[in-house]
Order: sequence, then C-alpha cells, then structure tokens
Amino acid sequence: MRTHDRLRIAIQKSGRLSDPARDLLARAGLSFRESRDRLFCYGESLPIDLLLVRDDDIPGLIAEGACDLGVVGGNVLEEQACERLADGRGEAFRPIRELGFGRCRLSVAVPNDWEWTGPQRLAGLRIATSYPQLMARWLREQGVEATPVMLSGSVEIAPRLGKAEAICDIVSTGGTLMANQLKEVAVILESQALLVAPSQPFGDERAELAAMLLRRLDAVMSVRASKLVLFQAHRDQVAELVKLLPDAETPTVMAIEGQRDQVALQALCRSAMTWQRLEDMKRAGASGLLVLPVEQMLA
Ligand SMILES: Nc1ncnc2c1ncn2[C@@H]1O[C@H](COP(=O)(O)OP(=O)(O)OP(=O)(O)O)[C@@H](O)[C@H]1O
Ligand SMILES: O=P(O)(O)OC[C@H]1O[C@H](OP(=O)(O)OP(=O)(O)O)[C@H](O)[C@@H]1O
Ligand SMILES: [Mg+2]
Repeated sequence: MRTHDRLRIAIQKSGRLSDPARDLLARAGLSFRESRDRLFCYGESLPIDLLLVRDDDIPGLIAEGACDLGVVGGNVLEEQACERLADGRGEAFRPIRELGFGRCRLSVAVPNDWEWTGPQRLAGLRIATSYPQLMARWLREQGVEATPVMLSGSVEIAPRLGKAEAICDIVSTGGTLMANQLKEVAVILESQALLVAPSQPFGDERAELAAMLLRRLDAVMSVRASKLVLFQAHRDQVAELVKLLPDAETPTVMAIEGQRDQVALQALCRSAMTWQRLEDMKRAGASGLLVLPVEQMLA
C-alpha cells in the first residue's frame, strides 16, 4: 500500500516528451536517484518520485490513482477522455497546465492529387488513424460517415498499402505527409504537452506538494520566454524606446556617473527579442544593447 506523503509523477519513458519533461522538472528543483531498472526514480530533493512509462498509459494510471500527476500530449489525453465518455466511465483526469513543448496537431490528410471539396469528400471512404475517438467526433460534427481503419503507427503509409483512402494523424513540420505524397486538409486538434491531475482533489499531504510544484513550474515557464534587455539612451528618447517594449515591465532607468543626458535602462521582456526589434530600438536611439537569458525569477 503506498503512502500519500510522497507525490508520484508519470512521464514518458522514452520518446518526444521525455527529455523536455525531465528538463522542466529539473528546472523546478527536482532531482532523482536513478534506480537500476530506471522505471521508478526516487525523489532526492523533495518527496516527489518519477515513474517512467509509455505515454498512452499515463491517463489511465492517474485515473486509477497509481500516480498523482502526469505529462502527456493533449492528443493522447483527449482521445482517452473521449473513450471514457463513450464507455460511460466518469471523468477521472484533467489538464492543469499547458507546458509549451511537444506542439503538434491532429489532422486529416489525403493524397496530393485529390481535389479537396470539403469533409463530405470523405463520405463512405476508409480513413486510417491511431485516434479513432477524436476522428469519430470530428466526422460526427461534420455529418460525414466514413470507416475508421485502426493503425498504431506509420499511419501515413496506409493509402499506399491500399488499406485506406485518407489518414488522420499527428502533423508537426508536415515532412512525413510530404514524403508520402499526402496533403493536410483539416486540423482536428491543436496539441501540446500537458500536466495532468486527477479530477478529484488530493485531500492529503499531496495537495501541498502539488501546489508547491505548480508554483515552481509556473515560475520556470514564465522565465523561459523572458529576456533581460540592457541598453543606454538619451533621456529624451526613453519614452519612444519604451513604446517598442510593450511586453516589458516598466523599465528601470538609471543615471550614468558623469553623464547628464545619457541614461542606462534595464527591462524584463516577456516575449522574444527578435533582430527586427533590436534594429528598431537602435534606430530609435538605443546603444549598447544587450539581451540576456533569465535563469530564475521569484516575484
Ligand atoms: N512530430 C511531432 N512533433 C512534435 N510533437 C509530436 C510529434 N509527434 C508526436 N508528438 C507529441 O509527442 C507525443 C509523444 O510522441 P512519441 O512519438 O514519442 O510517442 P509514442 O511513440 O506513442 O511513445 P510511447 O512509446 O511512449 O508510446 C505525442 O503523443 C504527441 O503529443
Ligand atoms: O509532420 P512531421 O514533423 O513529419 O511529424 C509527424 C510525424 O511524427 C510522428 O511520428 P514519429 O516520428 O514520432 O514516429 P512514430 O509515430 O512511429 O512514433 C507522427 O506520428 C507523424 O508520423
Ligand atoms: Mg504511445
């Protein structure tokens, strides 16, 4: 019987979400003692342990209470939520944070040489997918009847094998579709990695641990996109320059010893500092521009 004074987080053992999930947890100050089998990692810095599993198993493990939190793609989570709904099982897990990595979409794709006239074009045809629930939901919404062909991987090959006329699968760069002479015609779901929790609150020591972890993750995620911008300018140009930093907190303006009109500025920007922005700032009078990554931040 497991005690509830430790929190268990399930992440993908190996795959696209493994490294970014581990990196995020490490940034939140979690460190683990690797066990010999590396499927269970004991938390050293905090009473938070790691479970390394197949991503498809994560929602079910949370539903059963075998683990407390999980990192999984929205595509997998939504598919399994739909499945539970279709089977008449209650809601058992819910996403609590978008984590900003593993971005992809679930899309319908058809052979390049098809003329796409809309979803009705799929009526009566076979569509290969690993996401039968999400595909069925979309087809229902479109009022289209088609036959699902279930494949657990390499779905894009199905038309060439004569197993289906169209496909419904994960797309990111579109490279796999292109390599298989397919074109994307409809996006069914936009997805990214999510932090998932049980629908019911913990009601024991785990609640406090989870709240602390969330506070840290929020700080890590807000810092990730942030940049510290340092520069100098003439006093008269400050107002114009601040307009070029609409995503920044009010910049700190500092006097420079021995210079009456020139000031030093420091601004924390919440979104990307592009070359275009830097060039615009230079034109508006900024000099000595420096853009620095932010390591940690505690408001
Ligand atoms: N091409 C992609 N670009 C970005 N994210 C993707 C891409 N393909 C998949 N993903 C996201 O990453 C998740 C994991 O993908 P991966 O291919 O590692 O899963 P898997 O093969 O099902 O792994 P497992 O062995 O754990 O079952 C997907 O569910 C999806 O959310
Ligand atoms: O649009 P793209 O950038 O080409 O990415 C899409 C491909 O990535 C995923 O497969 P993955 O490479 O993870 O292989 P798998 O499905 O066999 O795990 C997905 O199933 C697509 O096939
Ligand atoms: Mg999987």
